[in-house]
Amino acid sequence: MDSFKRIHLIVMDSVGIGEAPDAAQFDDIGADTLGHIARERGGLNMPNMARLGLSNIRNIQGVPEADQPLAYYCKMQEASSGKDTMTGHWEMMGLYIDTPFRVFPDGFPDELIQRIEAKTGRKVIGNKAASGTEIIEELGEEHMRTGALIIYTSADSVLQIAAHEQVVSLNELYDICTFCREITLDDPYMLGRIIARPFVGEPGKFTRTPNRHDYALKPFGRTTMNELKDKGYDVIALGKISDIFDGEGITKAVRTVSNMDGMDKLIEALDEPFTGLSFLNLVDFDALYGHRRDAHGYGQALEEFDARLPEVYAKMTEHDLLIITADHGNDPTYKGTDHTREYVPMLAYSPRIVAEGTELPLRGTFADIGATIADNFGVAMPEHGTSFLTNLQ
Ligand SMILES: O=P(O)(O)O[C@H]1O[C@H](CO)[C@@H](O)[C@H]1O
Ligand SMILES: [Mn+2]
Ligand SMILES: [Mn+2]
Repeated sequence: MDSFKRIHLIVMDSVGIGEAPDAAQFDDIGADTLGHIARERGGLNMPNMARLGLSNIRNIQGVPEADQPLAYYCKMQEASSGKDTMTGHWEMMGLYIDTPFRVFPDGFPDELIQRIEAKTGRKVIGNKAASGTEIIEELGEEHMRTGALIIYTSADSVLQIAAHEQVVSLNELYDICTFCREITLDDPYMLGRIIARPFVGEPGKFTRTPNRHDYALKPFGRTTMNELKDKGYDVIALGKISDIFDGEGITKAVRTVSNMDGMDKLIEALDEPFTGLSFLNLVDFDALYGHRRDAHGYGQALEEFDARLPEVYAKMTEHDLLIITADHGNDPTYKGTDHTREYVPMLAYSPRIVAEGTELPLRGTFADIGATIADNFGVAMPEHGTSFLTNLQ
């Protein structure tokens, strides 16, 4: 079989498809992002994902099983010990996180907070695990009055700094985050990400702005993206992908402001005559609906995504392969406001697949995607993962 000229990888951020076998270790028994959203909405209207074979993976209420699925489909289990975005995406590109990034669910140590206060001349308030929208409601007024920085975390390895754009300028906030990044690269902190969380508005009516910026750790080793780039292939990062890999193994980065903008940017990329990988992350599912525990909004976002797929197909030829998957779960009906340890769906579609797609064996690691991409382009295989390229025939 000729190899594909272009592979388009879409990560529906947080769209899990039921508890993983090790969900108990993450206190996530019973989590089921897609299943519970469909139940809450009395069924999901996703005709295009249905045609690919979404409900052939596992029945999702309202999504009919396809008699002749267009895609090859299966579930994938995460091998790494973590359920955050970086862990999921790095694993997809062949890297495992064996020692999880450090988390500080009870707040950061005084030593770190004091260094931030000394450097910035601002007090720190918050310093606990919280939902980002709730903590600005709680502390935004005090922040506006005193200029203190709102620092918070979550079950993820993140240090997030919320500040009103008229109290702390974006430049100052970004400088503060850069400083925090520099002092937390190694033990004892080794934080996955520092995140700038600017907001605007008045007490009771605060809203976060798209000027969020993430400062990630560099991947701990080489990924399939590095191999592609070094062999002269294009690696087009759309949305948060460039942040997640800290720019490593990327030839072009395009930022997006929403899921729909992400789909627009993918469709624009499909008009470019590139050879290699386009890699899109759709973060609204996670940030606007999963963490907000908004099952209705999440369902609507899934349906809006589904409705855009025909525009993607229209630009694909037999030389294109589309892979749709996710990086972890974030069940909006589950306790708390954090990610959930789940299987993720994997659907692989190409106009080249003339007969129907079939079920692939359950993948024991997300790295099978990176291995398949490496195999297709004939670059060095990642440390982990097994290619399923020959199954796509
Ligand atoms: O509640 P908000 O601020 O959206 O934060 C969420 O977003 C972070 C990064 O994706 C997660 O760790 C979670 O804390
Ligand atoms: Mn994610
Ligand atoms: Mn998240």
